[in-house]
Amino acid sequence: MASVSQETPGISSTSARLKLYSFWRSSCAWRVRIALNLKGLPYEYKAVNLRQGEQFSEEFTKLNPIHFVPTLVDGDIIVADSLAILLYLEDKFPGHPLLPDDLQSKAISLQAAVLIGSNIQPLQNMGVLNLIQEKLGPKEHQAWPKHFIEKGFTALEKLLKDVAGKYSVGDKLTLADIFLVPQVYNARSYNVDMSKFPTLNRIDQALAELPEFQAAVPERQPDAKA
Ligand SMILES: N[C@@H](CCC(=O)N[C@@H](CS)C(=O)NCC(=O)O)C(=O)O
Repeated sequence: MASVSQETPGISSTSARLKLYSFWRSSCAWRVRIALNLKGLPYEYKAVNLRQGEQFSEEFTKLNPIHFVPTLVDGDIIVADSLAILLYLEDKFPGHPLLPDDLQSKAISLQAAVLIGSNIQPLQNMGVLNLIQEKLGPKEHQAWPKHFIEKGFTALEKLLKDVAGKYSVGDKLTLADIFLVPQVYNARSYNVDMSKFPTLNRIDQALAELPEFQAAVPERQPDAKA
């Protein structure tokens, strides 16, 4: 597993104590990269090449026995799963909050994040798609994720259309935005027609303007195209 220090604009990475186990193309690790950038936290990027099976190595299995990225190491504390990591970062580094104070907005932000994290992404995870390809063939490998992304986005569009402002929930960035951007990228890669989801499409475009989101995109990671 290769290791590289990630600069956050204006902050030196030489003092980084956070280590993020990531893969450039992982939408779940991408969520954490955005949050680290928004909170201005430098971190060491530990590349885990999922295509070469490095998630099954002995070293990584000790950190996360279910063999998924992302995993965050903060000194003696190991946190696996993107939502758990984001909530950990929120508690430990409350500056630049990722959840609104208002209870209703907070509930909607969490609902949107969980809709993507539990009801879309797991159904199009690499391990699931590899198994589908093996059992059902390459056609289903494309059709399956598209079906579940469209189903999830139909619900998400309804959830956000009346509460969105500049971003998913009002005008402040929340967990909903952090989960949305990587999932829209995946949707495009499966040829989902985003014009069917105008609110999601518009928010995604607004978020693409932000440097903290730009720095987190797969193509800009040290292990890109690995
Ligand atoms: N619920 C977990 C899911 C993690 C997950 O599915 N990670 C994917 C990449 S996005 C992975 O490591 N896949 C490797 C595999 O399927 O072997 C999270 O949000 O962190």
